[in-house]
Amino acid sequence: MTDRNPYSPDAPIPARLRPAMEALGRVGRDLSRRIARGPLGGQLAATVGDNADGDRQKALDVLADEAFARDLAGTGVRWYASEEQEGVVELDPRGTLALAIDPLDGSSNIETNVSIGTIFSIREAGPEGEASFLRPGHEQIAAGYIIYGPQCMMLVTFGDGVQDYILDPETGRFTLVNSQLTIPGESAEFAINASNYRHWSKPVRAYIDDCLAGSEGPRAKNFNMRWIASLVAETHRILVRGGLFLYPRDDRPGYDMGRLRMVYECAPIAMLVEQAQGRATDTTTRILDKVPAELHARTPFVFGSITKVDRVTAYHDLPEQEVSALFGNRGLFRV
Ligand SMILES: O=P(O)(O)OC[C@H]1O[C@](O)(COP(=O)(O)O)[C@@H](O)[C@@H]1O
Ligand SMILES: [Mg+2]
Ligand SMILES: [Mg+2]
Repeated sequence: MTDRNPYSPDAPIPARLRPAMEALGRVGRDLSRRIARGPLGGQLAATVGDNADGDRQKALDVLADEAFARDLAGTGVRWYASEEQEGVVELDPRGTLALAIDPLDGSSNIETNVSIGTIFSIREAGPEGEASFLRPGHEQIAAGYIIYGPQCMMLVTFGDGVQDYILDPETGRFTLVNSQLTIPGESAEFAINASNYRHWSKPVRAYIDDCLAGSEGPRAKNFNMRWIASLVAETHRILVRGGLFLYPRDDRPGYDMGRLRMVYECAPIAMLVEQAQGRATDTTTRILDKVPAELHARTPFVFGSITKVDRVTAYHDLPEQEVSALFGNRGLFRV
């Protein structure tokens, strides 16, 4: 149970990334046990402060960040960028990798026993810390997440498909269950926080209106809506079952670029989604081609099956008067 190597022997992990991947797996395994004990292991959901971005920090956010930073030292990682730290930390001047992490994603769900996760992204380290991360996402050499749910799993890509592991509680090892996971093309599910409807742009409202109109609307089909408020859990459902995720920009103060962060949330999820034969955009532009302006930069985020993501883009590509006309002419997008 306390193996240094937290993977099954057949895990196809590139040798150069092995030490860092083993550290991620070990910390993920420890966190999954801690999370499973809930309040028996301490007040994990207690608010302990604010992070660089003004978000509330929970005890588990901080504990996870400290554990990853500690275990990743000496594994080839030079630069460590975390949601929970304002600037980039140099772990090892001889390291050749730059690792970005959302140590605990979905922290609003900690006390509710809903799936939460860790998201990570690995790049080549440049000579400067921050500049190593202000690069397009297509330069990532690995990306993945750990989901702490009914099963603890790790999904990871090294640029050659998506590998899917389950942590076997009997052996304490992430065991490979699928080495080429792909997103199913067909699904009637979409995920968006609909409480922000009145703040969205017209194209997003038109798209969702058409889904909500169901079999009587232009899509002539009924949909189901999902919102877990845990990006890792939404991603996992979509990778396994298909569908669409949207966190668009909106008119609330501070949401002009949406909510999710490019470097350690959207770029790694976008790489996984593309490697699983899906698509990820900021509603119009491919996420992996965008260069973040700063470490904690936000971006609107849409991902899922290719046809669904393209349909969202099509609503955004319409001239303003045609989007307005959509509200009176629902037949335009009939398929
Ligand atoms: O509460 P909202 O606005 O629906 O936002 C939910 C989103 O916020 C997040 O929880 C942000 O992640 P953190 O918990 O790492 O801050 C995402 O996982 C999720 O998609
Ligand atoms: Mg997050
Ligand atoms: Mg987080």
